[in-house]
Order: sequence, then C-alpha cells, then structure tokens
Amino acid sequence: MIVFPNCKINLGLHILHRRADGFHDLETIFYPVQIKDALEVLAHGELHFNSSGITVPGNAADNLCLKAWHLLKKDFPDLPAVNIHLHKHIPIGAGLGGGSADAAFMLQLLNDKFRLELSATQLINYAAQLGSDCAFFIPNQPCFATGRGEVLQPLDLDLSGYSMLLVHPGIHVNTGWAFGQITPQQPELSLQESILQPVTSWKDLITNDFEAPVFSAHPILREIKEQLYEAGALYATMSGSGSAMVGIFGKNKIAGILWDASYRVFEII
Ligand SMILES: C[C@@](CO)(OP(=O)(O)O)[C@H](O)COP(=O)(O)OP(=O)(O)OC[C@H]1O[C@@H](n2ccc(N)nc2=O)[C@H](O)[C@@H]1O
Ligand SMILES: Nc1ncnc2c1ncn2[C@@H]1O[C@H](COP(=O)(O)OP(=O)(O)O)[C@@H](O)[C@H]1O
Repeated sequence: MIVFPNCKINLGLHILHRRADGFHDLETIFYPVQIKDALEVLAHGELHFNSSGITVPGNAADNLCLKAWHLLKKDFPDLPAVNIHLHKHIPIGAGLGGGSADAAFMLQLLNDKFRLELSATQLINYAAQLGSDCAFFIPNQPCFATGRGEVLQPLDLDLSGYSMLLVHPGIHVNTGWAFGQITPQQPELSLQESILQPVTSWKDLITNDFEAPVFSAHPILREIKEQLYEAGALYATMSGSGSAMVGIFGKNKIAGILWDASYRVFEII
C-alpha cells in the first residue's frame, strides 16, 4: 500500500503561555499544502525501514514512521511486521510538518491495511502522542488549532482561487530552540476573526510570533519575505518555526524572481 503524505503551512501563530509539561499553548491556522512524500508499506517477515530522496537527519530507528508502528503495536500485539519505504521530498526542519505528516499517514495506512477499525478521534489521540502538529494530518483540512496544536476546529477556508509560492532557503530551524526564544503573550487581535477577513487585509492583521527571533538568527528570511511582497504577494509569512517562507498571490499573479540557485522554490497554483 502506498500513500502520499502532504505538508502544512501555518497562517498566523501565537504562543500564549508555557505549560507545566514544558510545552506551550498556542493558536494557529493549519492549511494543507500539496507538496508530498511517498510512503510505501509492505507486509513482511520482519520490521524494516529505509528511505530515499532528502536525507532525514538522525537515526533511522527514530524515524516517525517507525514510531507510529511501535505506538500501535503496543495496543495491537498482532499488528504484523512491515517493510517501510519513505521517499522524502518535503523540506525538513522547515515548519512544514513533514515528519508529522509521515507519522499520521503511517497510522492511517496501518489502520486501513490491517483493519484496526480506529475512528478519526482515536487516530487523532495516537497522532498527538507522536508530535504536537501530527494530529492535524488526520482530518488534513484547514483548521484553527489550539492547545499544543492538537485541539482542532475545522475552518471554512479555501485558497484555491489564489496562487502560492513556497521558498525554502535550506536553513534547518530546530522547533524546540525556536519555542525557547519566545516570551509568550496574549495576542492583540483574534486570529480566528482575522482569518475570516479578505486575504488582502491579512498583511496588517495576521502575525507569526516565531518570525522575530528566527529572522534575528537568519536575516535572509526577512529579505525573502520582502522579496515575496515585491513580487506582488498579497500576504507573506514564515510557516511555523521556519524556515519555509510562503507568499499568497492573486491567481497567476506571481512576478518572476531570480531566487538563489540553492533555494527550493515550489509554485502551488
Ligand atoms: C511550531 C509548529 C507549529 O505548527 O510546527 P513546526 O514549525 O515545527 O512545523 C508546531 O507547534 C511544532 O509541532 P511538532 O514539530 O510536532 O513539535 P513536537 O515534536 O511536539 O515538539 C518539539 C519541541 O517543540 C516544543 N513545543 C512544541 C509544541 C508546542 N505546542 N510547544 C512546545 O514547546 C517543545 O520544546 C518540544 O520538545
Ligand atoms: N519521517 C520524517 N521526516 C522528517 N523528519 C523526521 C522524520 N522522522 C523523524 N524526523 C525528525 O524530525 C525532525 C523535524 O522534522 P520536520 O517534520 O521536517 O520539521 P518541521 O516540523 O520543522 O517541519 C527532523 O530533523 C528529523 O530528525
């Protein structure tokens, strides 16, 4: 069985306060984006994982696909061993939640392939144990998210009438480090209300708390944001803790930019 985990962007992100468990309560809008990995699982004699495409940092044994299998195996002792192949295409450490997407798609795939009959709510509970933004990839539709990012409220938001440019300059931002740079505070404007306003007004309404510290550490990201506006973006933002930068444009209204050859640039129409 093969599935194609997609990534997400964050439209606005506020960090509200630090919790006793070390995590932070936040509010954000998750929006699915169709840049995808490929994840294939075959029933096999013993558990095996390999990957191709972009190199995933860390040990293969720590890959979130394997963690998803082990998590279900604890509750379903008869879950068969599987042979997993991941082709990695989604930029890593980019604020696109690619690892979380792989984990959530793995849970869903195992649920379907081995008829575990887990409900969406149960899958969300498993996903939340694997990563704070992992739960989003179960409904995988635009959501207003609170809590650690796992409390999801579907949102009627459709950007298919716009074009989107996603620019990844290859900088890997560590999520834990990024949270450590923030002094949590209550936002001045309600994100839930701002997102309902026209996209043309988002520039003045919708902010990402990670931009200030991450732009300080990597000033090139501020320049990319400015370039996106110069190219005609109606709204430009960093996704999550970065470093992917997103521009939302009128349909087919992206002015040509000569990006640095080392950047990965995705045009999503
Ligand atoms: C910041 C966000 C915004 O969507 O995404 P990315 O930019 O990483 O994609 C998410 O909150 C990231 O979620 P995820 O990448 O799953 O984070 P986790 O693995 O759960 O946590 C990584 C580390 O980030 C910190 N963390 C994460 C989530 C949260 N609500 N509070 C935190 O303080 C913790 O220090 C934790 O050890
Ligand atoms: N399948 C996977 N894909 C990407 N990263 C993974 C995966 N499994 C584990 N990881 C670990 O998760 C870290 C962050 O991954 P990623 O989801 O790309 O970050 P972000 O949440 O910033 O988009 C990586 O540095 C890597 O060590």
